[in-house]
Amino acid sequence: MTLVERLRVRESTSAKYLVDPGPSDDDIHAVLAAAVAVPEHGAVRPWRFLVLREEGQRRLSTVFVDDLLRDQPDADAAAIAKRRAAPLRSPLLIVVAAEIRDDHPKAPPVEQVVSAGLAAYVIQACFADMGYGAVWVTGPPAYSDHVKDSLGLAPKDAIVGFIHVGTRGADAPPGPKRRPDPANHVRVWPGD
Ligand SMILES: Cc1cc2nc3c(=O)[nH]c(=O)nc-3n(C[C@H](O)[C@H](O)[C@H](O)COP(=O)(O)O)c2cc1C
Repeated sequence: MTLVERLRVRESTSAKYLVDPGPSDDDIHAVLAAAVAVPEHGAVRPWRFLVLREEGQRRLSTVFVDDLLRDQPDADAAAIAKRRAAPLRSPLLIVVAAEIRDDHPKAPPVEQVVSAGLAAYVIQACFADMGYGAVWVTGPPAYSDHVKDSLGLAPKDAIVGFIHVGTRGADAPPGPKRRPDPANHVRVWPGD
């Protein structure tokens, strides 16, 4: 499959369909080597990748619940269970963050976040190319200073995504998805 075809048919696999086996250490290394080849401005290299498997996912689960209860002390049992389960839903979880330099003369923070977003997409697309399923999620924990601090990040840093990765389970919906017609998103400027 060419790169264009690979990207055209890439699609997310909901974390509930991601099962063992997850990617090997060699797979992860190869994918992250591609991720650090994304464009970035000013040699800031803002990307931070936190690789979590069982123990890391369990600890993040505890952090997620703490975070919910700080924000909503009256959260009900269902909300707590949902938040607790969130990081545990796949064999591998990669947190993609941008460690922001806010004093760079040429590369403002938004460009650093964009570059980290590119890295998140490369990670997802490369795992797809290896035959794995993956999905990029955020939600309130991505914007929580408590979660950032627990992961060794500062409040000014950005968690751009939690990338769940695993083998697509037998019950995962088969693709391909219908995609928008690119013509609806394009115009030649200035046109006629
Ligand atoms: C920055 C970002 C954050 C996202 N956060 C969530 C999320 O929290 N929950 C979710 O179900 N999908 C989230 N998505 C969407 C999924 O990753 C996915 O793209 C979407 O379900 C469409 O599926 P597709 O990738 O196959 O087109 C997010 C996507 C992006 C780019």
